[in-house]
Amino acid sequence: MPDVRTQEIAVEQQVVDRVYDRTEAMRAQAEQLAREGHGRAAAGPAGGLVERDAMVHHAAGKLRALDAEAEGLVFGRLDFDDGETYRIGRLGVRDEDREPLLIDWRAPAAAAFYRATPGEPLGVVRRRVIISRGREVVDLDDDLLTPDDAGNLRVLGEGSLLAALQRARGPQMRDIVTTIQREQDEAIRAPARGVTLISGGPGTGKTQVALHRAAYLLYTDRGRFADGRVLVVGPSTVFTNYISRVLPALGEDSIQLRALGELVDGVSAVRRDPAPVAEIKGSTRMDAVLAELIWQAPPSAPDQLKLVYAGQVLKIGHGELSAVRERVRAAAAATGTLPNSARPLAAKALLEALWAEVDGEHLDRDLFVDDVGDRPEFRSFLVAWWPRLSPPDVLAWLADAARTRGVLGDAAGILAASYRGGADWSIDDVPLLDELTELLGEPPAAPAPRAEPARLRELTTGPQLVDTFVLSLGLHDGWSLYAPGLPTPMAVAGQSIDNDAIAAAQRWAAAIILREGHQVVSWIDGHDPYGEDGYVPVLAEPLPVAEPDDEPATWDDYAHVILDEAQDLSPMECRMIARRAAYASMTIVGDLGQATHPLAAASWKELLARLDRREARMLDLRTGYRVPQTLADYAARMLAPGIAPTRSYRPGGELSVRQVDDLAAAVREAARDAPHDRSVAVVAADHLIEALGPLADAPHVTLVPAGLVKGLEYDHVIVVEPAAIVAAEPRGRQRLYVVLTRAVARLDILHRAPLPPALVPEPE
Ligand SMILES: Nc1ncnc2c1ncn2[C@@H]1O[C@H](COP(=O)(O)OP(=O)(O)OP(=O)(O)O)[C@@H](O)[C@H]1O
Repeated sequence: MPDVRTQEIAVEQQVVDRVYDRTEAMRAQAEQLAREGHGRAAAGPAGGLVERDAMVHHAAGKLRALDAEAEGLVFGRLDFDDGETYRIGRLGVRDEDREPLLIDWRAPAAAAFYRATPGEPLGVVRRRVIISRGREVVDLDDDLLTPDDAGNLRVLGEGSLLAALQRARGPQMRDIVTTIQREQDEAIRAPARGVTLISGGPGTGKTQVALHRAAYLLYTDRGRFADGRVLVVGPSTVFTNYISRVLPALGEDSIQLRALGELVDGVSAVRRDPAPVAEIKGSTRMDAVLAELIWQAPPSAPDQLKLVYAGQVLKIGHGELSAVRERVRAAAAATGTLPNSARPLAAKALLEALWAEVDGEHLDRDLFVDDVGDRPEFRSFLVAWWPRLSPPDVLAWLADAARTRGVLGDAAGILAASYRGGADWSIDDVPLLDELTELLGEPPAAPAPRAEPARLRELTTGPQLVDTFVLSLGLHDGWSLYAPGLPTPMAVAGQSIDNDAIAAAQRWAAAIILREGHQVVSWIDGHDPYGEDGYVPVLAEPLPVAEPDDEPATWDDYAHVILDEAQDLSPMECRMIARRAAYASMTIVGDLGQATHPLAAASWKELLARLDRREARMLDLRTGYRVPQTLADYAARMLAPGIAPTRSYRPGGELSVRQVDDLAAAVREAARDAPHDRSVAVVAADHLIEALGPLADAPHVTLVPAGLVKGLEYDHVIVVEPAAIVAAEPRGRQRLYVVLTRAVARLDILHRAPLPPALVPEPE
């Protein structure tokens, strides 16, 4: 006789099998439709699938392709006091009768999975985490939400949370969709609009929350956020690679994930400048420097103009050319013209200067201007003297200390020394390149060919009925199939709807449908998939819309921008981001205790002001899930005064502190002895890394410069010479705090020089 657990596993296995069978069937159907040449547009019920289902099963296919050991599609179950039961999964799936089989974790109905507690059960009597390996259910973890248990339940799904936290860490972050905790869920599901600022100490799940929030926002308003209109910004490519698996595992691949060094198209910067240079480049005084540079003569500009007119040699030398350049600048300032659009002004000023050289009252000025202005030698001089500048051209001039001395003073030399030539840009250069794009402006574009009227084609194949888009009168379910979470005007007006409201709703719907590439030509009476009365749009033939992949969102299209490790953004980086977020809502995630940039904001208020935002919804995550308490306490000794340490969910952690004579030999030995089935990192000040590596005997161990370890984690961290990490930069103390908070289980400290006083072990 199987025990209760085995029986329950068998029950869940049946459901899981059904969900997989159904997704397979739907996927096959979607592929069949695609083979037959139906695009997304044709996937109405007449074609066998509603559009959302086609998309869902496309995502499901990807999810499973991701890797076989991914936790299954189905991971949770909620039993309610009225006998209702839901299964929760990574996607929503309906059965053949369109009854929900699996509820997407992001749907409102699934929120109770992450929120219900014995004190506030929200009608839930049992929450079950279903633990699977691929398709196979291997275990269950139940929380009974009865008042008797109120004192016992510290966290949600304790068994599965502990299992998740104790699992060996790999080279990439894994999602936490099965074990999101209540305070994290509140941050994930906070409203999209405005600014949401999520703070919390190391390991409180800020990055996880940011990524799950991105997936949540897409679910709630796909029309607004799909096709790359959510941007997630991380500090480095090492970091974005580390977290890059999470969103695909949640079924989302249309979110743009970029490192700070990759925000300007065509640039991919990976190195940081040393603190004194970063401090100069990050400050807003660079504005004035760049605004000055763009009007200076390019190094390649000829310094003499000579031509013959009416038998006279006309010559403008270096000094006069400089004066002409100043006049062009003044004329441009008066008309708000940017340098790359100012060549006509330059031509005019040069011709005036040349005319002043002409000797002879009998000559006509207008004829002179027409004649000389059209001459090839004048045109080629003009192009060389007033070239179209690109941001890298101008930034390369920063290396010339002489040019910048006037505006930068002594800092010019420091800056000049930081440029290595070529296009080896640092992450700190990227906001400068971005600023220059704006300051230089684009030359006036050739007039665009006239667009076809609204790009709407004539009906050539006759109108088609696509009842995926029903505006339903009674329920709004018909509509919500397409735009879940959006309150429709119809739903708001309810049964009392009048003709004006219907017209307004139809206009609204038509606008959204147009974004999907269809023109609504009329509305007819019909039914939604539940048989409720509704209005059904009659659509024109699909518009020739570009596929999203062909046309990624440009930066002013972002609807939501998520900033991770935001505490480190310099004023210039904030300006670069604010430019991209001008029309976007934002999620800002960070920890002031980990601020290492020399120009990091002293408070969230200051950061918001830098981003040109005033108000934010503030949320704080208080429990740490990475660093066990012993290690967290040790690291907290480096915390700046006034910042509260994080309470760790897990006790314990192994700590060893050892002084050695031969640091390199001790590191090699420690690395060789580190377990092979765990992730292990040796972290040292950036300038010591070369002397330590490569760790030939320990290929399983990663050598990470302290400057790049932010946001990452390893089971076992070996920290080398903490005093050198502190001494390496002005905010070295904070850097060491970041380094000390990377370990999930074990922290070894190896040092030769004395430890920073706060880290000296207390006598037993
Ligand atoms: N609810 C949870 N369930 C399981 N694991 C979790 C949960 N919350 C956080 N974690 C784990 O804790 C670790 C730290 O999470 P994360 O990197 O998101 O924290 P963070 O606040 O961004 O840290 P830091 O500020 O140090 O970069 C990760 O391994 C993450 O998967």
